[in-house]
Amino acid sequence: MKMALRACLRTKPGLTALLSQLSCSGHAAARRAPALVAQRSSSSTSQKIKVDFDQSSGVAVMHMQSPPVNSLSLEFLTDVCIALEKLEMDKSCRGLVVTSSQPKVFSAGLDILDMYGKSPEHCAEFWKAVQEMWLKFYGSNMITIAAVNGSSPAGGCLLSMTCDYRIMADNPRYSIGLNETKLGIVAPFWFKDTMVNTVGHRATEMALQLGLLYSPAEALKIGLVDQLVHEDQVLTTATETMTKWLAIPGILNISYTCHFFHLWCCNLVCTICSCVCQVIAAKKIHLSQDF
Ligand SMILES: CCCCCCC/C=C/C(=O)SCCNC(=O)CCNC(=O)[C@H](O)C(C)(C)COP(=O)(O)OP(=O)(O)OC[C@H]1O[C@@H](n2cnc3c(N)ncnc32)[C@H](O)[C@@H]1OP(=O)(O)O
Repeated sequence: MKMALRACLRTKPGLTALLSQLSCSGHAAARRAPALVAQRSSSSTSQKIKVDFDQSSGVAVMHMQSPPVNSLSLEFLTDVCIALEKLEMDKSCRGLVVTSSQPKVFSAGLDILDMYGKSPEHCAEFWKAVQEMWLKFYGSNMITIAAVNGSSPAGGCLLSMTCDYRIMADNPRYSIGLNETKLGIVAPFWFKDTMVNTVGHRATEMALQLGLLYSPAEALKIGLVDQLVHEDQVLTTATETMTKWLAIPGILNISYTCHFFHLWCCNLVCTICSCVCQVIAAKKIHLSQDF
């Protein structure tokens, strides 16, 4: 699916325009950008993101370092998007590993404090930044691997699902999943679609209806993560796995992209139809209540 979006962003200007309406590159560009120096190995740091780029392998590691739990605030999301934009522009960077510098937590998901009691303008900007992060990761030309070295609820799980491959620490105290329902929030349709593309319809239905958080073993069983390793080995396994992915010529990825792009279009049409049906149904209920 990620590859489908990647192809669509490359080849379909119309759709790119449509998607970019969801995005907000403007606000990201306006902020300070962590510098990536063109040398054999470089490291760049913003307040909340550290990027180590090894030019000889073409692999960058993005360390999320926003204490205490890497919650996705507007500021943090903006830093992530800027770092990603810079890596994307550097054609020598072919692979990206995302991981956490915080103990026990990959990301706690959207920053609840950034959603509560804020102005409508702030909420709009925040929400655009969430969408931009999703678009940038899902549409990335790089191979992306999530090194999930801690718990990853809600938006944290979404972030990991936008990557091509997920490796999680095999620690039963950690959990991952879209638990929005348990918080009284309906997961947006594109959260749902991302999960459907990862684990299929039935598993997603169960996960969302019940707001399930999975242990690493359960997550592996339903395909929410691809591999479990000992906590100490999450990052090294991720970089080793990256080598295998980068050995595949890019052109083959593009060919799979075409199949997945078709699926993605079908999904989008279904979603639009379902929205129209919901509006019609809501209007009917409203009218019937008038009588
Ligand atoms: C504008 C429209 C919005 C629509 C939204 C639709 C989709 C929503 C998606 C979301 O992502 S909503 C966020 C859902 N996130 C969660 O449910 C996670 C809640 N957190 C946890 O489960 C745990 O904190 C943890 C991540 C498993 C870590 O546990 P740990 O025991 O290590 O730490 P804690 O003591 O619980 O927390 C430390 C510290 O961090 C604060 N915090 C935790 N999560 C968040 C968060 N999501 N946003 C902001 N702050 C968070 C927590 O309150 C503690 O703060 P202090 O008490 O130390 O000040």
